[in-house]
Amino acid sequence: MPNMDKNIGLYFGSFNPVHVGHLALANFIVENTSLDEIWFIVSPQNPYKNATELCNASHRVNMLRLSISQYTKFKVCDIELKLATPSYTYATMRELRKTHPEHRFTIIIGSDNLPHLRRWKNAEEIITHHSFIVYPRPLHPINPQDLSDQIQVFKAPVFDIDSTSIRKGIRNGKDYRFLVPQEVFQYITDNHLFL
Ligand SMILES: Nc1ncnc2c1ncn2[C@@H]1O[C@H](COP(=O)(O)OP(=O)(O)OP(=O)(O)O)[C@@H](O)[C@H]1O
Ligand SMILES: O=C(O)c1ccc[n+]([C@@H]2O[C@H](COP(=O)([O-])O)[C@@H](O)[C@H]2O)c1
Repeated sequence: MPNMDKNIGLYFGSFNPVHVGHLALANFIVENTSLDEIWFIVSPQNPYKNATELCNASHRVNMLRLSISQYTKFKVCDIELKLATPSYTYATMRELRKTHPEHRFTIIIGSDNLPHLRRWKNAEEIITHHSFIVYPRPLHPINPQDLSDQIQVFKAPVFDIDSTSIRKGIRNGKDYRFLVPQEVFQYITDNHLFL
């Protein structure tokens, strides 16, 4: 059967590890917009993040797969694991347009990323081909001058959780079980991650 064309939202991140903030936000967006699916794209190495605390990308993909297995509107995409690092979004989008010409891709970013968007490598190329959905992040008000027809705000709830605090909690022996899906908590424990 040929692939159906769909509206796909792309949610990029390190997901080191994925947490309920990422999942609840994406759930709200896919249920309340015209997107058919959201694909979580694991960046093995964000161009601007320190690599030292990153667990192996295959662990991060596994944790995402465990988190979303019951929900057909979410998919995990490991395309950046096969591309050059650091992971520049323009390169990923070129590859996705080539491998999935049938789909329309919209990029989902937090308001923390919005002021930097035009400094992403080859930003104009990305903005020419794709729309953006911007959702609010705490302490990052949206400047209307950063918006356009292609870059629109979607008012989603704010979940003030981040992977850095979860990793720190693990190192300090805290029990953080409700900040990640149960399967992820088990996976982190079984694989002794982030200690
Ligand atoms: N609680 C949250 N709600 C919504 N978006 C989030 C949340 N936490 C992170 N994000 C966004 O999700 C994307 C992927 O996040 P990433 O895995 O890099 O998350 P992080 O939790 O901020 O990680 P870290 O603390 O390791 O920097 C980023 O664009 C980030 O801004
Ligand atoms: O391509 C770029 O130049 C670029 C620069 C910074 C961030 N990004 C993308 O934005 C995603 C979220 O960034 P961050 O820093 O909030 O984790 C990251 O995973 C990359 O896919 C992309």
